[in-house]
Amino acid sequence: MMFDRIRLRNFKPYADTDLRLSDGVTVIHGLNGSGKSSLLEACFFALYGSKALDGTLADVVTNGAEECEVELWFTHDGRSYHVHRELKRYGDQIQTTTCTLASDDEEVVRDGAREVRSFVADLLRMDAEAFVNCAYVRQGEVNKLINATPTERQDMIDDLLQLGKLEEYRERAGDARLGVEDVLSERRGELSGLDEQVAQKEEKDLHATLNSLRSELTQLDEKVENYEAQQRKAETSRDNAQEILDTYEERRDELETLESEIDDLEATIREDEAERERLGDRVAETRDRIEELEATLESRLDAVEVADAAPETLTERRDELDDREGEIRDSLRETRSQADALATQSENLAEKADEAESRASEKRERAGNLDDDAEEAAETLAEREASLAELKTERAEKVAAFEDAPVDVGDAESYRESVSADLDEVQAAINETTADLRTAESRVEEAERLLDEGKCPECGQPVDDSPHVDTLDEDRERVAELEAELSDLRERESSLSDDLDRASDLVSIENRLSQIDDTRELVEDGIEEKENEVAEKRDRAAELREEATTLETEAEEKREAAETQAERAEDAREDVADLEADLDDVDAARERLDAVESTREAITDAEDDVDRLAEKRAVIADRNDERREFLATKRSRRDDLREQVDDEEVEAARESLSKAEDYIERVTDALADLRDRRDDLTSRIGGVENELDELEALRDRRDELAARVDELAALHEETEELEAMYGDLRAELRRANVESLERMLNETFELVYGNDAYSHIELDGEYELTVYQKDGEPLDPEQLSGGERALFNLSLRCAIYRLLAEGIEGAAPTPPLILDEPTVFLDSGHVSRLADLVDEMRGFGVRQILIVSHDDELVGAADELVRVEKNPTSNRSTVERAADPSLEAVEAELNADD
Ligand SMILES: Nc1ncnc2c1ncn2[C@@H]1O[C@H](COP(=O)(O)OP(=O)(O)OP(=O)(O)O)[C@@H](O)[C@H]1O
Ligand SMILES: [Zn+2]
Repeated sequence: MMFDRIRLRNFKPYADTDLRLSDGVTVIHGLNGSGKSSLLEACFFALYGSKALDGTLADVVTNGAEECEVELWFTHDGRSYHVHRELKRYGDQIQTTTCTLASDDEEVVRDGAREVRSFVADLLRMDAEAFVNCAYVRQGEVNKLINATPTERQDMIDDLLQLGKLEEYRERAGDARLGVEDVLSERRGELSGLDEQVAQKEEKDLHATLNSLRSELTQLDEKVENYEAQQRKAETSRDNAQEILDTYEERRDELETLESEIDDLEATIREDEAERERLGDRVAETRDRIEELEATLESRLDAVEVADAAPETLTERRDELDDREGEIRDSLRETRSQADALATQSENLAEKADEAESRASEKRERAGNLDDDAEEAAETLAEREASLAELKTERAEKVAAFEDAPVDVGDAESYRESVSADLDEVQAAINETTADLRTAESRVEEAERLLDEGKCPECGQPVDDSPHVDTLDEDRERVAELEAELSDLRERESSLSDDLDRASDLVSIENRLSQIDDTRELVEDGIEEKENEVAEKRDRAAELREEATTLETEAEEKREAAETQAERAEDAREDVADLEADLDDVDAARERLDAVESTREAITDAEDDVDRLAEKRAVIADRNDERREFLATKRSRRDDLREQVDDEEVEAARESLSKAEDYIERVTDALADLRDRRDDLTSRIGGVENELDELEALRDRRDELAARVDELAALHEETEELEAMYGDLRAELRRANVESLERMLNETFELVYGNDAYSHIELDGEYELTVYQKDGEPLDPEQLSGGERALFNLSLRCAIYRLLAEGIEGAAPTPPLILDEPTVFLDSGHVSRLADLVDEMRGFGVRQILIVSHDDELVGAADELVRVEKNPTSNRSTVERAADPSLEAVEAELNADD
């Protein structure tokens, strides 16, 4: 078996670690507290769960983490397995949430802590305890096997080698033996009881007793026979006497019966005669009634139209009546529906007349409304005609204003514009002329002032000889010219201004005229419209009136028709009443017929009564005749019997009867006595016979039981042998184991210690360990030094491991050999021996050895090196596989030299 891979999450100091393991020697090294032991514990925990822990589940979950996961992959006997465990914290409790084991090929699947654990224990053939005793040498447990008592040691080793099974079988055989013993002693007790019972019964001489009892019985039987013969005789004579008496009694009884029967018959005959007479009376009465009924029938027949009261005649008459009724009902149905139809027609016609009338009056009303509308329109028309006349007058007036005007209607506006333009021109000329005049006047004034001062008006020089004075006159002339021109212009302005006023007036008249023309056109249109409206309304009103008249005529006609149909309906109703009366007549006829029929039936019934009564009377008469004959017979029998009775014979019989009875009584008593004695004897004989049977049965049972006891004794012997055999087998196996173990222990110890002081180790049958010194002195292993003890222990364990690996058939389950700090107590020389031991163990077929150690030499011997480190800040451990173990070893050596 071999671990292939371990993966941890939050397991003790490991946060997340995945480590592959290979075969050969793997050395795990690292500083103290880095997590080496925890790694091995994890493998152990993966296999066995909580059973692998010293503490609780809480110890394995990393402090402060909520869950923890461990996975282990391992190979055994060519098959790969994977174990998966998950733990989760719930409050202050840790629980396993997953625990599964599965093989790669999925042939094996286990779920649940117990199933996984028991599967692993079966596979490795060791439970957790056996595992630490054999494969897993835990840190500090070096002395465990040395300190154990021999018994504990024996238990451990027996358990590992499965010798416990033999002890179990031996115990089972012992239990079986004890069971057989119990049954055997019980059966033996029973057997001796039976022997005693048989002896007791044989002591009584049962056969002799039986013989004497049987001869006594024969004598008694003879006596009984004799008595019985006598008794039979007496009984015969008693029976004879009794018979005579009985016959006498019988005759007396018969006589009495006959006499009372005769009395009864006579009485019955009398009663029946009376009944016959009563019946005769009733016949006479019924005949009277028939006569009365016939008279009634006669009278009723007269009322019905039939010849006689025969049933056929009555039925015929009834059929006639039925036919008649059928006819009447047919006409009645027809006439009724006719009446209904006529009434409905009349109603419909009346309705139609009403409708026509109301439509006529509606039309008349609408004609009235139209008249009113036409009147209103005519008024509006008159108003419009008046305003048209007014407009015409005004227009004539306005046109007259143009008669003496300089322009015609339509040219007023252009005229006014030309006048206004002329006026503007004149006014401009006035302004120009006025300005020229002002200039000329001021020049005249300036020249006059300069002249007054004696200066030239032209250049301001003294004028004496100035040529410029001549222009003054010219200027004065110019002023006069301009004044005249201005006055002309003013005159022209005033005339033009008058013209402009006149033109404005003409323009306003012209505007009014065009307004009037527009209005007149509108009014003329309105007049035409109204004229049309008036005409239309009046036409429509006339039409409506005409229609109303037509409707009224129609209504009149309908009303007349309705009246006619109502009268016809009334006639039909009268016919219906007549027909109903006819039906009543038919019913009455039928009732009369019923009366005739019932009378006829009553007569028939009465006649039947008469017949029946007569018959009854005849029957009674016949019966009485029979009775009378019967009576005669009985009377003659009575007379015979009276003669037969013989009183003397009866007396003799009485005497003989009493004698016989007396004798019988006495002999019966004697016989009863004898019979009692006989019964007693018979039961005594039976008792003896029973006892003889019992004796026989007892003998049979005793023989059977003796045979069973023999069988049980043989069985007991066998179980004893079996028990002894298992004990011997175990002792033998243990002896062989102890021998092998002792040999291997010596070999191993020699290999790892090789000290001159010790000669050999002895392991005796009781698993007592003794070390012998060279001088032959024995030494308790506890007296060895610490290092020696460690070596001794390792040797013992390796020896056990070897024994296990070699001593079991089939696939040796040899789990990896796990050594945790095996070198603590060892000096360097012994460490190298340990390395040799490790080598040797591989030679014995251990595929995988895991060692935790700091020792350089062991590190050097490793096939694989795993370094465990703990990060001082995070406190989390990590693992790392060295690439090349030999190099690592050199490195380690170099570090050690520093
Ligand atoms: N539940 C836990 N959570 C976190 N850390 C833990 C837990 N249990 C133990 N540890 C830490 O793991 C370390 C113990 O590891 P381990 O015993 O495997 O070390 P080691 O390498 O075998 O040491 P040594 O060389 O001394 O034997 C300790 O430092 C301890 O603090
Ligand atoms: Zn001048």
